[in-house]
Amino acid sequence: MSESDLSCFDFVTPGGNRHLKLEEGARLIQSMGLGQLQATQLPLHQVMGRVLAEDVIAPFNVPRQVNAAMDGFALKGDELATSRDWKIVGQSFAGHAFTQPVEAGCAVQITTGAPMPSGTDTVVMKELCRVESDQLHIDQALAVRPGSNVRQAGEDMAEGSLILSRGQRLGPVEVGMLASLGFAQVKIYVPLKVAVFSTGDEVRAPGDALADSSLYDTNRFTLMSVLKGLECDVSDLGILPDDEQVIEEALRSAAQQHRLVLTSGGVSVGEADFVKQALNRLGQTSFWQLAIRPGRPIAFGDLGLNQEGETCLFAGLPGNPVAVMVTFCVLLQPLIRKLQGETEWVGLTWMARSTETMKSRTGRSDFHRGIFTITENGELEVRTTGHQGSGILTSMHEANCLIRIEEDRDRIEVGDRVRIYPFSRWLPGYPLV
Ligand SMILES: Nc1nc2c(c(=O)[nH]1)N[C@H]1C(S)=C(S)[C@@H](COP(=O)(O)OP(=O)(O)OC[C@H]3O[C@@H](n4cnc5c(N)ncnc54)[C@H](O)[C@@H]3O)O[C@H]1N2
Ligand code: MOO
Repeated sequence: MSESDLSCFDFVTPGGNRHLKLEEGARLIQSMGLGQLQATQLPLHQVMGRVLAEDVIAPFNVPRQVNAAMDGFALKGDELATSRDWKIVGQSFAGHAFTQPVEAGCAVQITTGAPMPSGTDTVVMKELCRVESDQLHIDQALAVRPGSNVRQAGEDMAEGSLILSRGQRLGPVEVGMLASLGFAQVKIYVPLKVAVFSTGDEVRAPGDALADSSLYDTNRFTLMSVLKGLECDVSDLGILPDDEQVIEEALRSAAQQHRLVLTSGGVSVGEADFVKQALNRLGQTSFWQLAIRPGRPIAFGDLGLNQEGETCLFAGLPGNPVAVMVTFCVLLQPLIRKLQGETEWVGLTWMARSTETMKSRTGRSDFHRGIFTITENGELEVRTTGHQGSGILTSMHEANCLIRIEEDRDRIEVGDRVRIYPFSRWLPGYPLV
């Protein structure tokens, strides 16, 4: 994309700086080459949250046999129209099938999940049955629909059908499906190697002493947590001082071993903001500065090839903790999922009615931290968490969504509809459903 393509830069600061639109930045990030993904076989108990590297075809029907959906008596449904009494000829329990054919006028006691004996097609619930020695009596026989309370073979997963596709992230349900099909192991993409640094002379590791005007490192911990939630192989590379040489050397070395390097801080226009200079020298800058808030100064590019011959991508996130979370959610999460081989993921968004006025600036996408609720009429409403400073991390804690104010709006009125990004799916640290 050329700098002269002005349509991509519809936000210009008073100083004349042009900023790339959010969607353009997101498109550039998502266009980064995928390369060859490595895969490995893993036992089932290790695949939760990981991305499947093969299609899964059902090797047999689940359930394997026609079986009872209720505890009761198996009989031939046609007979319910004319009879009230049956002779009990045996039992079919889960794990202990009744193997002989059932003659006319006969019934078999059956438990949920047990195979239907041949000659039967209906289960009458135990609650409707009266038993005297080997005689079954059903008063309300006409009320029982022939064929009811029976589960068909393959009604869940049919033999030969595609059950899960390559590129699918496995949640608890998918792991259970694989287990039902008897797979003790499956092919999974190897974890994405991601390095995380914090930068800044003022930043201290939790546990260390604080000096005057220093603060504890938040960003390395939020980033490592969301990356682990996405099942990345995370390297904690600590805190870098505001030293051009040190930053450049650390990035050069991290680029060798990783597919993605993330830093926070040092990407704005301050005297000690060296990260983007290092990026320019080591590789290429794709963009720096997006028309979003928070997260405006974000440097994205690559640091050249790693040891495996893959391009090591780089994102220099702003220092403010909320800007880190918002840029991660909106821009990096889709990239990371793609680099992990995930193909189907789309972030969930809803429209909600705002219950308060919100201010923004035309040409810029603002992300406020929001709390959505559902009214008695089932309508989605949203309000902000209050003060929206990008250093106020508790606003993320209080929120259950991000509220996006689109580029063409400078104000949201009470009653206006806004797009919200609910957190449960959006933030990878939350359950992956
Ligand atoms: N003249 C301008 N000043 C600023 C601009 C601008 O465009 N022109 N942009 C502002 C915006 S927006 C942001 S965001 C910040 C981002 O700046 P940097 O990425 O260079 O970040 P720092 O200056 O290093 O830090 C900003 C802020 O965040 C704190 N911080 C940094 N790292 C951590 C950490 N690991 N854990 C917790 N907190 C951290 C740092 O102490 C600062 O308070 O720049 C604005 N300024
Ligand atoms: O855009 Mo900054 O990223 O306000 O915090």
